[in-house]
Amino acid sequence: MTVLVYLDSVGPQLSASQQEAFGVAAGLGPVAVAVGSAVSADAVAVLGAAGAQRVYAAEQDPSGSVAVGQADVLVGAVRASEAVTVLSSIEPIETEVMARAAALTESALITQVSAVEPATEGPLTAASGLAVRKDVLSGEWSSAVRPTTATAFLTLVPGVPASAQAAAQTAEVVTLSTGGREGAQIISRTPVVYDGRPDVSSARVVVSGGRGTDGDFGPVEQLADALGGAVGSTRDATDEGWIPHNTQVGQTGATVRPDLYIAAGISGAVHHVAGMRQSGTIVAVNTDMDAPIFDIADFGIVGDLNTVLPQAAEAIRARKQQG
Ligand SMILES: Cc1cc2nc3c(=O)[nH]c(=O)nc-3n(C[C@H](O)[C@H](O)[C@H](O)COP(=O)(O)OP(=O)(O)OC[C@H]3O[C@@H](n4cnc5c(N)ncnc54)[C@H](O)[C@@H]3O)c2cc1C
Repeated sequence: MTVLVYLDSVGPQLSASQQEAFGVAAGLGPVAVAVGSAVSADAVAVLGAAGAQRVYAAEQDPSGSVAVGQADVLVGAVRASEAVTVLSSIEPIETEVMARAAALTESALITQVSAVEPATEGPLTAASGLAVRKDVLSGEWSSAVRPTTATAFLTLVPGVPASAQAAAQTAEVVTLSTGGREGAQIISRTPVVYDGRPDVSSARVVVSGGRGTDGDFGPVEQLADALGGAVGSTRDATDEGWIPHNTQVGQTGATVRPDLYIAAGISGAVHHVAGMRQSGTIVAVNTDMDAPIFDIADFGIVGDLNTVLPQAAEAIRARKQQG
């Protein structure tokens, strides 16, 4: 049965979270894509190369509306494709569209999904027959969930394992109406200036600083740049105004699963750990050898971050120069 991947828009190449959704979908069945905006020929080629057999797209960009027109496109795509499984990332706009489309089709919406597999046992009422794992409380719990409606909408956390690679296709395009409805209007847009580094939610390397930086994130940024990673932080650091809120990791910030997470000057409070404990390798730098962060670290360095981080950044730059 066709598996539908919902994307809000398509760039010159798929983002990491979009690729992950394709990887999960390919393990479940033939892949189709619903896009909440109009698509160019280049975008269709990108989607076909990733394995989409069919692309359902808005006939025009639903400018001026938030989620309503996009959800109408997604509902149209679900009906046309007869997909029983719809996947997206946990990006806010995609989650809004998935939630609205799930409500419109009276379907299950399962957010923060960390694994999806065909179910092999137990009573199943979902046409999809899926076994789903869902992160709860920023990953402190993992729940087994079985959708019980004919169609299930699942939003995937970053780093969800891909089960297959779909073969490249020449994707067929089907355009769908946005319905002409508007639930909320965008009245102005202000560009947000980012620091040029990867987004903390999807970066493969995150270097985070806490209160131990004493407000100077320079060493954290230097090491992040040497590694090509994102800068993260604790809530104490963002509350102090030392670093923007969009870098905060934890229960009330981003949930991250990078390959490498470096925690510098961070004590390891439960609210912070909830957002990063599922990282691949965790390195902690702290002056206090009894800091709780060392309990979950794979590697620990008892030392001053102002000494350790610049040394590490220098060593990495030197190694890179050697090739
Ligand atoms: C409802 C709720 C939600 C919350 N959500 C979040 C959240 O999403 N994310 C989050 O992070 N927090 C969150 N918090 C706050 C959380 O409980 C902690 O207060 C916070 O994570 C601590 O931040 P910290 O590790 O930077 O500071 P601290 O706990 O003060 O730790 C600082 C550490 O730096 C070390 N240090 C000091 N100087 C140096 C140095 N020069 N070099 C190396 N190490 C040094 C110290 O030994 C210490 O271990 C939440 C709290 C509540 C109540």
